[in-house]
Amino acid sequence: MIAPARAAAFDILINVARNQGHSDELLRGSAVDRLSPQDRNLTTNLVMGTLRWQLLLDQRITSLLARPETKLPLPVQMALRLGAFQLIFLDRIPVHAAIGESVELAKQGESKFAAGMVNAILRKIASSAKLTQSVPQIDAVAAHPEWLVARWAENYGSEAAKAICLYDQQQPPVTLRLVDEQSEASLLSNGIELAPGDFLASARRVVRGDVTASAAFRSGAVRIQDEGSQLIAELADHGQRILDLCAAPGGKTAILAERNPEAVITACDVSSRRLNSMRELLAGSPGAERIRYLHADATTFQLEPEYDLILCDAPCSGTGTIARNPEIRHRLAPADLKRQQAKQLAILSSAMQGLAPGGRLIYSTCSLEPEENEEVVERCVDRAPGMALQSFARVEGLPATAFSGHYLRTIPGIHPCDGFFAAQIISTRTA
Ligand SMILES: C[S@@+](CC[C@H](N)C(=O)[O-])C[C@H]1O[C@@H](n2cnc3c(N)ncnc32)[C@H](O)[C@@H]1O
Repeated sequence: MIAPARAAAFDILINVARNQGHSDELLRGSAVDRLSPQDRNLTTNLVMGTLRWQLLLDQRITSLLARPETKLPLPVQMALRLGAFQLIFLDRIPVHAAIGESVELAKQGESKFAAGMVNAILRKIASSAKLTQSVPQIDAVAAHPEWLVARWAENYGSEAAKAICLYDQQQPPVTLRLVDEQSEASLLSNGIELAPGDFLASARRVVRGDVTASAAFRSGAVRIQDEGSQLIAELADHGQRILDLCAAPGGKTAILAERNPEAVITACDVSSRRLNSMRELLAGSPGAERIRYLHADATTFQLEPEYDLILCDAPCSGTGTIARNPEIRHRLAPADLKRQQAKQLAILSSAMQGLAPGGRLIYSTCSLEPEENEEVVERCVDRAPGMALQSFARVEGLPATAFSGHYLRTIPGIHPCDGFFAAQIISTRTA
């Protein structure tokens, strides 16, 4: 017998390893939704924890293999990781459950021969010390690929690189966007405890309680959205004809619609699936009737210069969101950054064509990598006459360290949110 939470976690981890989905989306899928609240929590902890500590788990497992060079079948490898994670990091899991169920999981597929080996390795791990008490910084660093840590140290300094790694290894805060004033009272009456956001008036941190089960969340009166993501949409500020060029899943579009009650907003995305779920998600939110949806590829888009505000929240490596998407570190390779850059250059160049004289464009990513951020912006602005970079006004409550030169940059662990980058480009053309 395999407990529902372990079976669900195992399936999600296998799918993530096969590149068949992202952990956060799979954890919101119907298989997990059917579980009890306790099982949902355990599934989330197992999936996120195993992905966060995968590199160290693999080191420990490999050191115990009779032939460390042998490539194990994926179900066996995953059963070992899942078992080792529970034995090393979780306090309340009985050892016999962690080992016994991992052995059963390893028997799935064509890997029946491996049960004895999984049993033996997990028993050895169980007999050695746990790591739970305090995870030393060195382990948080070692839980990331060396090449990523090295580039963060080079770009931001070694203390910042350690702070990013530590942040990535913990469950990040659940932050809400309050859509109206009643929603806070409604959450409180549902027993949900909130604290103010770190720097935005409409942001709240969840201290206790399951927001996703509340009426306010189900009706769309509150959204879960990192404070850094909310910040980018607030920095975008005001416009009349607004283009949100890479809009799905729509968190920033929703804030633009709330804050610009007169504006018409065009929300564009290359993914019709993501655009459709965005339309459903935002259906009841303020200003939804002023959002037009456009399915288009922004790399080849021919735009007329008609928008006074453009948000270009480009697809990126996502290295600022590894705390929420722990598998990014396993999927990303150094060469991906140049590939992302090529796409970002094409998208930003198209976006700039859509800017009306005197208009403003915000380019943003959730990447910490200069190739995807300032390099893209500077190359595009340099080759576009009539475009200039402009610094942001300071945001009260946000440390001055988040602003450098023309740019805004939040760094996880240094600032209390995901890592975001933003630049503001203005059109100096006259009509
Ligand atoms: C970082 S996400 C946007 C997040 C969104 N702005 C929000 O706040 O919810 C990037 C989006 O860009 C879309 N995208 C990727 N390539 C694109 C392209 N060539 N044209 C338009 N959209 C694209 C992806 O489908 C994805 O939805």
